[in-house]
Amino acid sequence: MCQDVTRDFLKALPKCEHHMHLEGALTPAVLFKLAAKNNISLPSDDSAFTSAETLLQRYERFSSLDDFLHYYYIGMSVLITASDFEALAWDYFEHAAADGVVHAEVFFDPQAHLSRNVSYETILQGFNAARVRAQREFDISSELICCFMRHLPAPDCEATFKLEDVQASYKRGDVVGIGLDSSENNFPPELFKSLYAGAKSLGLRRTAHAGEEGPSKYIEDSLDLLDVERIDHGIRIAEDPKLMERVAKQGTLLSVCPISNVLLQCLTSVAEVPIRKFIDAGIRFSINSDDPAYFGNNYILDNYIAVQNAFSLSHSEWRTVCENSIRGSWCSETRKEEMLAQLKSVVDNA
Ligand SMILES: Nc1ncnc2[nH]cnc12
Ligand SMILES: [Zn+2]
Repeated sequence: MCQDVTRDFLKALPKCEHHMHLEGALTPAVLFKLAAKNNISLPSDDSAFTSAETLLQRYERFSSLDDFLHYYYIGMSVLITASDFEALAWDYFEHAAADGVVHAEVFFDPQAHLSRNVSYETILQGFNAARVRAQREFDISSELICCFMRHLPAPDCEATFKLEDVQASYKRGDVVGIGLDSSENNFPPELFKSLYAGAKSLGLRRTAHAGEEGPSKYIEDSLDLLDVERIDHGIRIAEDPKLMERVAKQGTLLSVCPISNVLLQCLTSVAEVPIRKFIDAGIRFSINSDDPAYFGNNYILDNYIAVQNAFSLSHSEWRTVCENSIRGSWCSETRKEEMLAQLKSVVDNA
């Protein structure tokens, strides 16, 4: 740890997590337990699935986003009942609480479950039970973001978006907005214009993965064609100084996931995440875990620590990071004021 910014200080910071896929909290141990309980057969032609230990070892050498997604989609096939989804989300919230998360806006991939005949209501029932408990026991507020998988045909994404149960979840306020995830290259934002226009017309919040593996043009097009309010990852914006200027001026928040970027071979080290460039350019960003159970069990605090080790931020820079994370959250202004007061007290006492 560098200078006088300590691990305890980083832990105490009131964190907002904006980029965490609940299905990415599925550890190999739980994956094997649920596969046995739910009678799900795992691939017999891949020795990675011999045991939880071999699977964990395989997770240490992902060669790309698509290599990871192959295992990720097999993994989530063991999730069947509402209690499976609840346990998954609860596991995340326990880690989040230990790491000082006060507000979490978490992704889920309904299409990956609906295609296996798991109902949308089953998914939401489980996730909501965990969210209510996290609010009660940990004082963590949370929002759900419904992600659409860009490797699937856009009309399928739109059909899912229009399902009665899905629309009802927006109306009830159970789901605050939409996102776009999965394989990035060759699935440009323009394919999803009509989906995002539909979301905007319902008053939903909008974000999209862009510039993770894909070009910075996908970031620009997500802003121009999808009218997103946040960009997930966005690291390749560093290749386009003009776009950096624009994003800084607009105040668009990037939800950056440093350890994920290294483990998926987007970058060779956390030091290559353009954190210093973002700070110098006045670009707002939050720091997030993405899929912690797949990425070395590294949750949000591990990502904060990795950034500190690589960039030696000052107390005041951490204050700005957390303030921008709070202001870029999709919660009420009252909740933001509470979190800002918590932040002030942590920084004043450091
Ligand atoms: N890092 C990531 N990029 C795209 N899709 C994802 N789904 C889960 N994690 C993802
Ligand atoms: Zn992601």
